[in-house]
Amino acid sequence: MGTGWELTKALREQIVKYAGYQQTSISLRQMVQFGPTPSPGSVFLASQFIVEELPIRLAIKVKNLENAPHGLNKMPSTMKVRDWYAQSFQELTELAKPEISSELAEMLNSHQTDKKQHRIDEATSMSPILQEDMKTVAETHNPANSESKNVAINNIFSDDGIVVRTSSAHSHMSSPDRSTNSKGRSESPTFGKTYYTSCPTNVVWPKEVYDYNKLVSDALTKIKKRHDATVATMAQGVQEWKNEHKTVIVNSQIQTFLDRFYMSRIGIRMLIGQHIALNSSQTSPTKAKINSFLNGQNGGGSSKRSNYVGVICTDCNVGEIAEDAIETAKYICEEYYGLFEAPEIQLIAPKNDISFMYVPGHLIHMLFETLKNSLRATIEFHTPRLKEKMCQKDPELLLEDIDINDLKFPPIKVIISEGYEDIAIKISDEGGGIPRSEVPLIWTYLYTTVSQTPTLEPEYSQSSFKAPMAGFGYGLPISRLYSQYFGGDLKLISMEGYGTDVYLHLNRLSSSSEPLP
Ligand SMILES: Nc1ncnc2c1ncn2[C@@H]1O[C@H](COP(=O)(O)OP(=O)(O)OP(=O)(O)O)[C@@H](O)[C@H]1O
Repeated sequence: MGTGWELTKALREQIVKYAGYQQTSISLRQMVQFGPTPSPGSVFLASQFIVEELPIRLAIKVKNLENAPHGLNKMPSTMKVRDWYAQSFQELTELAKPEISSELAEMLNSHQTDKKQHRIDEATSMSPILQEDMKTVAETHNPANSESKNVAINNIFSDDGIVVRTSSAHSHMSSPDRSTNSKGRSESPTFGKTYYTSCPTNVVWPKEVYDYNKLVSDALTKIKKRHDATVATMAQGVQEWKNEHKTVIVNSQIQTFLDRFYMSRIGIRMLIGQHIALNSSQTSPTKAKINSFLNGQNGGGSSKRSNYVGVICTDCNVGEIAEDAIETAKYICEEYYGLFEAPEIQLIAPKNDISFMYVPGHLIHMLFETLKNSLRATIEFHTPRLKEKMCQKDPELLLEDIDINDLKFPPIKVIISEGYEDIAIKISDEGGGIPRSEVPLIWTYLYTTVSQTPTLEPEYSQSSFKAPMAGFGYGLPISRLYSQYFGGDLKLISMEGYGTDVYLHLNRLSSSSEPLP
């Protein structure tokens, strides 16, 4: 790696040990309980949780990369990515533990006992939709209901029916054997621990709380940056494998491996991103003093509420996000094809704004990727046809003299619908569709109809993996994983010779836990 860092035997042994622990999945709803200005006490407890949970996930990734199928594990880029994970594992496990004074222990304990009332207060201050969602989740996931076993409520409700506990569904809710799960993993350091604990914001927490929160946040920021280039570098690894095996299509085992790899990466990034964002929005000592003053003055008056909790928007406006994605995709398209104006994209949505709890970054990514595909298909399918038509009308006209800006492309439609369970978005184009035999291939990594895959810079390190227009064949498979991460899905239906419809389903109940491999 050129940094002198080495995966030592001792570190490897520790990684093997952690890779044997169960992971703990966390739902969107749990992540959002911190509120827009989280209590440093809550962040402190979550920091401890993260410092124990992340090494398990990182260790599993190292192990999985070491066992990547069909020699993918031997590719230089795969090994590079594995080393990044091992290094991050090391940094987190070596992070200084907080020394908790008796004063802090007492503070945290006292809030643990107040927990129930706090949660009731929080639940009652939620929007009606959120309360309704919570009720539905409670009903759907009543442990008395055997159907609930595999559904995502693990960690959502305690036996008092209020949001509390963080522990693995697959383990203690549904399995009589608490020590190992179906994957043969044993109880983790986070087993049965709480990711979210309600602590007050209107008190001044001891300095050690802020110090530890900063320590963890700084460590996570460094780790997040290290892994910015993971998707691209892993893609490079697959490319190396394809070159070595002289094949253009990845086989199903590699495909499954990559799906799991990227899905767990989304989970890790989500936890890290959320925690860093929570840290930066936690109440500062000054804010806490002001709040406590205001609360004393006006009997607990409300502070300014934002609709963000970390990276999650509790009130994510689908129409606005779609507009942003449309604008960005059109801009990229105009640059790429030298167009004054990209083909029209019509947004068809109900009059009233549709808002729900989601991660705007994920939504914009999925829409941007699918819109880019539709724009490309529309232009490439219609350009020769439209030019020919013009030449037929005017025999004097030469094909090569026709400017692309003189062509009138059929519009792309983005239709948003709102149901009780789902918010669905259909992206419809008339870009000629995809032959039926090729449809399964579009979900495979590095499948693209772009003749020249863009080359990656050796030190490529962008926070998101976005090709200028197309060419890596990652757009659809990764977008589908993003949709599935919170219980949604992405489907594509093609009419060869006419066009393609992409259906993006987003689960609005937000109750599903992360799908952990
Ligand atoms: N709306 C569409 N119409 C026609 N073909 C499509 C459409 N969407 C996707 N495809 C086909 O599926 C292939 C894979 O799409 P995907 O988004 O995964 O990768 P890409 O666009 O080639 O590259 P990138 O990863 O850079 O986005 C495309 O190359 C294209 O051939």
